Amino acid sequence: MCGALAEQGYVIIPDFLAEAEANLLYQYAQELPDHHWHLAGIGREKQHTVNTGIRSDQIHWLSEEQPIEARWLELMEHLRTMLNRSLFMGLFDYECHLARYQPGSRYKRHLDAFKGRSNRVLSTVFYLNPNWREEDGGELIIYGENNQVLERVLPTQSTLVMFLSDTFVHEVTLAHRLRFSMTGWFRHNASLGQRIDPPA
Ligand SMILES: O=C(O)CCC(=O)C(=O)O
Ligand SMILES: [Fe+2]
Repeated sequence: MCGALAEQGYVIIPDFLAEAEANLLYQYAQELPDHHWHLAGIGREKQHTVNTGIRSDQIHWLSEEQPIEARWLELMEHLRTMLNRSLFMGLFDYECHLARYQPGSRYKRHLDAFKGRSNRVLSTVFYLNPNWREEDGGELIIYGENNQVLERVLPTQSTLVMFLSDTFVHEVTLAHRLRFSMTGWFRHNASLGQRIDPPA
């Protein structure tokens, strides 16, 4: 995993969690009541706007207070120290949200961080739906430097994708089936001028 990250800047790990663990998260996401979800926006603070033409998923930020959410955050904390030890990435903390794509939702091409304007370093995406098929859409496409398609990832349960946040343009194609993912970012401890960067 570390080798691929160091060499390519991204890695795709199938079966990151045991089935029972992944199912627990899937069930949790499915049963989370509507009032816990809100329309995702783009940009932060004053730049924060909801633009459903670009992204039409709904999100729920994870917190330490909820045991199932806390478990995931704890696991990512282990991953953070492991990455720091192996790759000297200097990752300081982690923020993560659940994302729910209703049929007909997508997230157009974007970067998760712009060089020098965000402290997001490494993006993580973990998928929850079992038995995802190609005809269900909702693929993650990762683009290379020359806009070539590097990877098309089916959002199949327990697949974890990690990529450098300011390097890889990516998109989520139109989902035809209710699609759940957990998207997070390992961050550097940098407050950028007046702009601090807490979870939205
Ligand atoms: O759900 C995915 O596959 C990726 C989501 C994404 O790119 C994001 O939330 O920034
Ligand atoms: Fe993204």
